[in-house]
Amino acid sequence: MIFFRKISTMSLESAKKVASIKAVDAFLKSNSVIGIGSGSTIVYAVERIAELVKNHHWKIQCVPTSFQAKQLIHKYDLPLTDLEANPELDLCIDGADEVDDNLNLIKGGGGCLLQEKIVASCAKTLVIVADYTKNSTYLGEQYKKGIPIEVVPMCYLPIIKKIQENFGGTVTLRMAQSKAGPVITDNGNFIIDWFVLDPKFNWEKLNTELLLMPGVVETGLFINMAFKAYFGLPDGSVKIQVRKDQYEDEA
Ligand SMILES: O=C(CO)[C@H](O)[C@H](O)COP(=O)(O)O
Repeated sequence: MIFFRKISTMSLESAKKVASIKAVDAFLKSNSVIGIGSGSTIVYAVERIAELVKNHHWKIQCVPTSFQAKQLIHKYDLPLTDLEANPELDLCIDGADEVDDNLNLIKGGGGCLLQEKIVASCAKTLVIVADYTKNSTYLGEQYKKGIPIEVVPMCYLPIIKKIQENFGGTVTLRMAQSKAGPVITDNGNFIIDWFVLDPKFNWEKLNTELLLMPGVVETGLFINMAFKAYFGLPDGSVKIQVRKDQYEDEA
């Protein structure tokens, strides 16, 4: 039993790695400013970025999307920059919790959605790297942990009530694992997770309505933002998916 569990964990990690390598090789160019996403898959992407930069003496600058991303940039000795020095990015590479068949995303499983969305919105191209468990037809098909929403701490409860009353489902305050109390984001806010994943939702409209609620800082719904997604598959190959309204030569 333990043996089988180990095999499946290994293949998930190698799926993350092959997807990351393929995406970085396809999109990384010298003299570019890159947004670095957060999560476990992005670690492999940063490893590959560092390899290419070192081998080819490329010049790049990296904008982090979280404390974790900043640490990764430091660890791999990549040049760190920010949106003040570089308000426009060439590329942002990030992971996702779920990707639908038109490259709409759920993000924020790791709690970094606000800076991730800001940095992605400043990039010409957002590329997603993920393993095969993230590749869905519709949002909520496989990801069952709800839609992450970052909120201002003082109003988390009214927001939870309003979302439940207006849209249905249940919303929970995300609690920390190794600390008493809630998860505090890199921006000093709380995360609530909304458990209604109805495939019939108009996610774009819903996202706009959520963002209009006072106290909602950002949602983990990334609608029409990603250009391409790379999914590592269990057999070691990589599935590449492009947003339907995009053309290959726009990258
Ligand atoms: O949105 C995120 C963090 O806020 C991550 O990109 C997402 O959770 C995917 O993480 P992983 O690569 O570990 O599966």
